Amino acid sequence: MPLPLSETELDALRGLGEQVDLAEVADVYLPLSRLINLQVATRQRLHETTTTFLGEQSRRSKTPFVIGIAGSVAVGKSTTARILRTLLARWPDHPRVDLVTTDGFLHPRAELVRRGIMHRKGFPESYDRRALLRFVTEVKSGAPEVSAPVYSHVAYDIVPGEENVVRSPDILIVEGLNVLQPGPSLAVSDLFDFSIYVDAHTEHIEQWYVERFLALRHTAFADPGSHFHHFAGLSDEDARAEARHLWRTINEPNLVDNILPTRPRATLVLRKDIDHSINRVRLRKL
Ligand SMILES: Nc1ncnc2c1ncn2[C@@H]1O[C@H](COP(=O)(O)OP(=O)(O)O)[C@@H](O)[C@H]1O
Ligand SMILES: CC(C)(COP(=O)(O)O)[C@@H](O)C(=O)NCCC(=O)O
Repeated sequence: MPLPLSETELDALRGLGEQVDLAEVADVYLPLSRLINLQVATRQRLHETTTTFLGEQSRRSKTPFVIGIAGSVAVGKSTTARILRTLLARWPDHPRVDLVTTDGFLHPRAELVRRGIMHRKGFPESYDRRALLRFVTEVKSGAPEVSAPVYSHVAYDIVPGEENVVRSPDILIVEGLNVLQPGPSLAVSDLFDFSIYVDAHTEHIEQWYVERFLALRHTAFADPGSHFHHFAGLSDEDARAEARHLWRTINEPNLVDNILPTRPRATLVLRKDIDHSINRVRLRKL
């Protein structure tokens, strides 16, 4: 299969600290996008079978195929999501692919403060899970226009008035830490047609988190409006200590207690080595 992605395009999709190259895109992401592309067509036929069985008028609106992408903070979910989105949209049938990240469904900062859970950002209870479920349900039921709120890492809060509008895509990618969590009743994971868990050793992810934190001092934290601006001037040693503290008190417990237990639920697990390269792909066939 020819690779429909150039080096320059890949550069624009690669997140801070990620190392994915065109060889990995060709080896892993391109075949994965083909498998999903085939499953989208099959799933559509399955829906049509049910519509016919029920004697309903064949609706012109399609049912979007929903993909969930889960994994720890700093594991590289957003890079995976962006590459997949681009590749899926380039198959000859040109499906329209939309991407939403679940940080838009975090409770606004004031609400997290009110509930006393500012130190639990990214934990299941820090999200408005009903709003997320409602959003994906509406997209999946063919609504012409559904909007999601938008989160800003710089403001460390939901951006008032900003929205991510999804207009009846063929494929919707939902990316976020906890998207594979089951719920007491219906959960967003029940609406996934395919799901991916981006995996790596916890110690390696900690190292990536710390390195990214050091790098962010010169990019995002340098912005005077950034919630983390006070970290911009830290020495390497102090920044490392701060990042380790954030990792050990927030992101590692969330990974161990909430995110890792959802890994067996994924259709596909991409496991990364210490250099971020994907060293194993496990696909659930059942
Ligand atoms: N404090 C921050 N300021 C600005 N950007 C950030 C900050 N933390 C994370 N990011 C960016 O947000 C995106 C999502 O990060 P994260 O939730 O850790 O998931 P992942 O690394 O798995 O994609 C990444 O592109 C990352 O570089
Ligand atoms: C915004 C996040 C909760 C991730 O959100 P997601 O889109 O994965 O739901 C996370 O990147 C985050 O900011 N965690 C807080 C702790 C920290 O700053 O490391």
